[in-house]
Amino acid sequence: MGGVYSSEKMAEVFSYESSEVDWCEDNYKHSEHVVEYFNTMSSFSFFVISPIMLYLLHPYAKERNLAIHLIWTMMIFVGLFSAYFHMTLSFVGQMLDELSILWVLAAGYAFWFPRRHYPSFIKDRSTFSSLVLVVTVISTVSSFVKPTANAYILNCFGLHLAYVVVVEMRCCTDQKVLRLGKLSVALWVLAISCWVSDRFGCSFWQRLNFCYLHGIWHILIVIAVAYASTLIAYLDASYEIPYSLPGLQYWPCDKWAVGLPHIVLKGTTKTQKRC
Ligand SMILES: CCCCCCCC/C=C\CCCCCCCC(=O)N[C@@H](CO)[C@H](O)/C=C/CCCCCCCCCCCCC
Ligand SMILES: [Ca+2]
Ligand SMILES: [Zn+2]
Repeated sequence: MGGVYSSEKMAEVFSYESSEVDWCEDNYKHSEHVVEYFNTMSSFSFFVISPIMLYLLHPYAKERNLAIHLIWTMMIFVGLFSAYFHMTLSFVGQMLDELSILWVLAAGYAFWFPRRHYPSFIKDRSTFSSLVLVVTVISTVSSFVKPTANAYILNCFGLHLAYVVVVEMRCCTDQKVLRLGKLSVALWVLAISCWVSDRFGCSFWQRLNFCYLHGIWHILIVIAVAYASTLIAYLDASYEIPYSLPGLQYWPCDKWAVGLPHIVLKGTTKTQKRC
């Protein structure tokens, strides 16, 4: 009896619309198998941006630590779980979406969080990374206590990252770096406005017959992460591997007004550091 009950419960968490969260986009408008069509499709932007960022970050990762590739590899999974969530609006989809974001953030903090912002009792990156791991495991378990709160807590990390970028930019004089900092924050502000507006202003957007703000958030946030993560990686390279003489460029063409930022290493390998 108990076995039947628990397997029914198990199946329930996978079922369509078992999540308590429902975004503004009309359900089943374009397909009977996809609950939120535009939100699902826009999640595919992660599949476009992530491989390009893996390619663009490769020279820096090769010099610094190949494990850095974990971040954009995990972003592919964030896109996959986000598409699954919006396709089904299932509880499992929601948890996979949110927990994958939590673990990418954890990897980002572990690899890149600037040493000078560490709490005073932490002396090195490996202690900091262990602390991040412990906090992430505890947060993963506690995320099941009140799942509707998870997204707000994750957005607090976005706010913290924006704060770190602003603090770092205060004493920066390089115009290219400053521009990247401003663009990262502007894109994040635009993205978060779409997320909040979709969450709390749905009746207004329904009257305008424009319920696509959450999908637009997907596209803007992946670009914001590409910009902000390159900036943070650039600052990391400047402090941790200064002999590589890091610089910033845009792909596909540095002269274009739009493009994806990446790091170029004008110096050469680690061996030169020893000379
Ligand atoms: C020193 C640390 C460096 C960290 C580098 C950045 C690592 C990338 C971190 C997060 C990836 C965010 C991916 C967003 C996925 C969106 C999926 C989604 O829409 N999920 C929603 C449900 O469908 C869910 O409600 C969203 C929850 C909120 C997620 C908040 C994520 C914080 C993003 C931080 C971005 C930083 C921007 C830079 C600021 C200048
Ligand atoms: Ca909906
Ligand atoms: Zn989403």
